[in-house]
Amino acid sequence: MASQYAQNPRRGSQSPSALAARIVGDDDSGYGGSVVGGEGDHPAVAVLNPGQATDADRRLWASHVSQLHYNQNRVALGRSIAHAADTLKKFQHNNSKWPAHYPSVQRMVEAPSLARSQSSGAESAHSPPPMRRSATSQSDTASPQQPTTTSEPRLVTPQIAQEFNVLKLDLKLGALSPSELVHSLEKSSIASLLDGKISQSLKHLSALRERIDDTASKVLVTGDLNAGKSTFCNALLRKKVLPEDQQPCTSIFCEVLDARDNASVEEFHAIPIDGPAYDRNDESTYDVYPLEKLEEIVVENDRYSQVKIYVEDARSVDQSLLRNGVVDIALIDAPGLNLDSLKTTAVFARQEEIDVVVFVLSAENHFTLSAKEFIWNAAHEKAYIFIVVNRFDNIRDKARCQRLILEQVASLSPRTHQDAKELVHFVSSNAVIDGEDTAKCQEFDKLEQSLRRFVLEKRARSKLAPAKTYLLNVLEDLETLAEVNKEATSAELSKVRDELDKIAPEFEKSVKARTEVSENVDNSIDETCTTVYKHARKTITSTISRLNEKSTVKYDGLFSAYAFAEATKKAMLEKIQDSVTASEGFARTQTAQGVAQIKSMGVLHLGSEYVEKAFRPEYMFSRKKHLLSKSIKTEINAFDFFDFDKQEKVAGMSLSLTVATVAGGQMFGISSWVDGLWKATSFLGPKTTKKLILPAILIAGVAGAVFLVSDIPNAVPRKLAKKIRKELEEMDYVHSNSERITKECRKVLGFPADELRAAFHKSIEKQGTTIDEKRRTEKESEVAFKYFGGLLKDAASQKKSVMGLDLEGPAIAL
Ligand SMILES: Nc1nc2c(ncn2[C@@H]2O[C@H](COP(=O)(O)OP(=O)(O)OP(=O)(O)O)[C@@H](O)[C@H]2O)c(=O)[nH]1
Repeated sequence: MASQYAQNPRRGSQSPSALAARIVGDDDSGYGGSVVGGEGDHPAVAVLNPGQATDADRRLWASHVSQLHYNQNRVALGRSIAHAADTLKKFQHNNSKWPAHYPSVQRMVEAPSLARSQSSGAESAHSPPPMRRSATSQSDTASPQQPTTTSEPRLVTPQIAQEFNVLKLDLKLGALSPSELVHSLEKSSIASLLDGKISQSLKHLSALRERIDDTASKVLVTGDLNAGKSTFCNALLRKKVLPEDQQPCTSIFCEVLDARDNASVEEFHAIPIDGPAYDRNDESTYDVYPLEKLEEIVVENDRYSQVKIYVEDARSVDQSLLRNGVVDIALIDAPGLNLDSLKTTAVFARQEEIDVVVFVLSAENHFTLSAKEFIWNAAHEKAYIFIVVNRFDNIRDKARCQRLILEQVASLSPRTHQDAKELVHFVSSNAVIDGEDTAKCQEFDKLEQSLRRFVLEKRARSKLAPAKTYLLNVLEDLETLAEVNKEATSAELSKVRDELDKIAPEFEKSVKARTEVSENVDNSIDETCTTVYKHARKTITSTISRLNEKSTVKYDGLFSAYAFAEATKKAMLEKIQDSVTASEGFARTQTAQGVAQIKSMGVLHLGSEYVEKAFRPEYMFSRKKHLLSKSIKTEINAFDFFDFDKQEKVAGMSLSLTVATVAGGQMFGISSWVDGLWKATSFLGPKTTKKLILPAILIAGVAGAVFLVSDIPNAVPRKLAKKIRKELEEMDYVHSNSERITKECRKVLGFPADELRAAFHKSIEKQGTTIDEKRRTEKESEVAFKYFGGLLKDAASQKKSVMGLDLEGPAIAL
């Protein structure tokens, strides 16, 4: 047997846990084989035959079954923690991309602080408000009840909002209520607050993981001053290690550990106040003393905050608490509770690594005020407390004392009272080491067995329950957030799809309208310009063709003939000028109509998006490029006063006459006289003609001259009109002016047309951008909806499997 135990490097002999591993197949996996069919002559085999099993065997067997169960739960919880952490990380990542909705509804009803408690259970209604830790009990993060506030039209019910445990945002800032604050904050700010909460939760999950993987269990022994805590610890160790005194003596926390954790050397390490964290492998973190010095250091000291005492426990593994073979246990003897130490001890008791709190009270004193306060506060975290009523030997009426103390336990910790047989013990610790009083020793043995069970078999409650509770809280929060966000994304998705259904056809319509309107505008401009051109051409041409009609210029005789010609020319040019101005006026009106038409198209299709710009028709044709007086070069000369329209007929007369006629005709314009003379020559014959010719010529000359002079008022307008017309024709005056007027119209109409096109472009671009954004939101919402749907299922299934973990373990009769 000894050779088998020698296999274990740490213990130096094979431990019962290793033995259990052989029975169950795997020490730590939680997936061991059956206990049935153990190996050969192994001591464990004896356990399989209840008839032959001793009490010690049964206890050992029970411990192993309990350990197996513990390991199964531990592994399952470890997996769940890893899974939850993974889910949280993904949620955090998702939250950074798609800020999660967070319910902003305030609690509407008063929530009982422990309403949803599962493993932590409801403590006494008489208890003062419990001290709270970072959500290791299901309801301990619920914020203090607040007055009823108005609910908001959000997607969650007030009940959901109050259900947040771990991921509850601390929004109690300033005068704003949390709901107002959620509204006043940007969605991204909420998301970043949530991000912080998730990071905290991830840290806590990792601490819980470490804690459940830690095989050590710490038992804190606390109680009233002088209740016999040190004596009780010594009794558990079966040797006097800690100083005992009638006066208060323990001034610092004394942690008793197995000497094998210190290379089997019995000594103690004193950790200086404000020194670095204790590390057994780093001597700079503590001072080493022999055990004999313990009393000196512990009783009165102002240098050390804590001591670690390494002692050998000579008892066998099934008897020793420190060396129990299953789990490393450390006993911590705390200073007696008084007003000064109460808080420190309460804080110490609430530390994560404390798995069990043993409360020692003196049977003579019952529960003092400090004891009650401690149990209300610190013990609330642990739910179960192991109560040792010490110095029971000093009590005469033991039954009465038991009854009274149990009554007090019932009101202080109902759960502990429910299991009082296991958890409340009346003993006399000072009688144990001597071992003289068998009855007292048996009583203490019973206590010790219960304590072993409590620590070893029920440590699932103390070690695993906080992890289970916290996990359930996280998963429940994730479930709530997933549900809220699934609904939110679904609503967002249908909203954005509705919007797209509305916007997309509108967009198509706008694109079509833009082409149509653009064509219409072009056509309208073309039509206006054609009308304007035609009108201008017609007006100016007709004016030019009627230039010599009805001259209003007065002819004042031969001596003012030149002035008459000048005035006539001026009047003619003015007439033409007026026709041009009239054409421009017409063009102005047409343009104004065209502009109005374009604007009405803008308003019709774009509504308020189309901004009308003022059109001022009076500014059209302001540059007088068309001033005729400057461009017409026509000068008045002598020929403008005489009209020789009939000169070809004068050419048929005698050469001289012809010459004279031509010269005179050219000079004086006497064609009608020459005409008459020609006819007379043919009638009279050549002789008579010869006699008559000279006087006739003279008469004709005089008559012609008279005629020419009298014809000046008619000849001047005719000749000038002809000359001006010719020059205007050469200048292509009609066309170029009509063109100029039309161009101006086109240019002016071009402005509103361009504006309309630009407005259309802007509007379509805006619609396009909106559609792109909506499509993006649609895609993101689809992804988010799918994600939150998955998260909801995942969180629910994780929650179900964590809830299914039975930490109590199988009931094993010992
Ligand atoms: N009669 C009797 N006396 C006890 C018992 N247990 C402890 N004592 C005595 O009570 C006194 C105080 O015991 P300690 O163990 O020092 O008490 P403590 O609670 O550790 O004291 P502090 O740590 O200083 O608060 C000592 O004189 C012990 O001998 C007991 O069961 N019966």
